[in-house]
Amino acid sequence: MRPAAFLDRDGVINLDHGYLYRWEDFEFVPGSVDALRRLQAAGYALVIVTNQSGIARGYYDEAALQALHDALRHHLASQGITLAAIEYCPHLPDGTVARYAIDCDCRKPAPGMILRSAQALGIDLAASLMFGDKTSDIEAAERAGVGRAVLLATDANPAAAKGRNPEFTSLADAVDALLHA
Ligand SMILES: O=P(O)(O)OC[C@@H](O)[C@H]1O[C@@H](OP(=O)(O)O)[C@@H](O)[C@@H](O)[C@@H]1O
Ligand SMILES: [Mg+2]
Ligand SMILES: [Zn+2]
Repeated sequence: MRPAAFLDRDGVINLDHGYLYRWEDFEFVPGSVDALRRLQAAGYALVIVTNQSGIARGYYDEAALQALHDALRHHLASQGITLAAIEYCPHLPDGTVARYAIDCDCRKPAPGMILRSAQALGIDLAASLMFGDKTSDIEAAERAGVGRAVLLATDANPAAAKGRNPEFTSLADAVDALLHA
């Protein structure tokens, strides 16, 4: 069993422009690539877990999302960084695309994406980390039994804290603190 760093995508790895689905619009949060590299070097499997309700809302389809994630994998691989998995939830209970308009077990704060990737990859959840910019990210991690969940207060989501105290303003700062603790 190995530990994972579970990573929310929008607002943590890339700037959250709102239902982003095109690689040309993808902007890394400053310092996020190096933070991924440091997590990998510390022995964490890198697992992205991302809500993608834009699919249930009809803004883009799964093929477009897969293409974006292929480009992301390729870019990170060129930097020596391997993503162990990218899990996404396309669902939204009141979505307009019928086959995705369901109450699923994977839309954060549900823990489904974390649990299924942990099962597939043999992850030690108690030794794992989660980094998210919304309280729903943190709740999903807690419900899955992730050992340490870190809320980031990003410019895009200052309200995301919603009663929780964000600990850091970026993945880079959080990784600095956790890996050097
Ligand atoms: O942060 P992750 O989970 O990687 O992805 C979030 C995105 O899917 C979108 O999630 C939406 O929330 P709703 O899904 O509409 O509640 C909004 O917050 C958008 O701004 C955001 O781009
Ligand atoms: Mg997010
Ligand atoms: Zn889902």
